[in-house]
Amino acid sequence: MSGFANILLEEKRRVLAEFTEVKAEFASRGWFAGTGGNLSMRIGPYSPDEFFFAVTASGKDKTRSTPEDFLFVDQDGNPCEATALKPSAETSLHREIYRLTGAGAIFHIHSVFNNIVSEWFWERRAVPIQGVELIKAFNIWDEDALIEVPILTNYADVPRIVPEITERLNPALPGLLIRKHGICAWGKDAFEAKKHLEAFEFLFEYVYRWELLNGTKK
Ligand SMILES: CSCCC(=O)C(=O)COP(=O)(O)O
Ligand SMILES: [Zn+2]
Repeated sequence: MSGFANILLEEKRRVLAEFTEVKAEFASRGWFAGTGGNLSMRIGPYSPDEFFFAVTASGKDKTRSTPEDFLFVDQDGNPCEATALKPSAETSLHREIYRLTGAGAIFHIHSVFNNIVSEWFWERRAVPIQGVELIKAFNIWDEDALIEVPILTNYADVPRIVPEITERLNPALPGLLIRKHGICAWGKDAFEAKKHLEAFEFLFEYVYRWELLNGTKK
């Protein structure tokens, strides 16, 4: 029997219910413009070689709730059950982040603020943010802490982004930006991944407004 078949139906239902709730909440914030964005939640035991996760189906209107919003895939991105649904075109990004971090949930969204700051700081390949209280949401408590959110190349061929994740992911910072595309934020479970995503989006808006006020570039 495959590892996926061993996971209780009850657990699969629980994950899908939580997933549905998070997706609706993000939709209400306008985080899925034009079908952009994708979400995933891991289920069952984890090892870097074998794990399973629920992921949003590709190309769907994510502001709607239907019985065909998610499917379960394995560590290689292959569906665990017979389905006509296609996993997100960006599943390879989720797979690599799970492999490197063992996270419990990964949320990818496009926003105007995350797109603008990723371009504004592209030459530096990172968005610097210093001394803002909400950095504590990442469990970073240093006085006047400086974080650098990595910015990756937005290759049209999505799997080409994966080696940049491998190279640039900072285990102490649960997020990565893709240039003029969006952010992937993660956490040990959906609650933490949502907290991290909200904190990043707050900080990107702060940086955007601060840069605008100052008219400077670091
Ligand atoms: C319509 S935006 C281009 C694709 C994208 O960046 C995205 O986040 C959504 O892709 P998916 O295959 O997950 O629907
Ligand atoms: Zn995207």
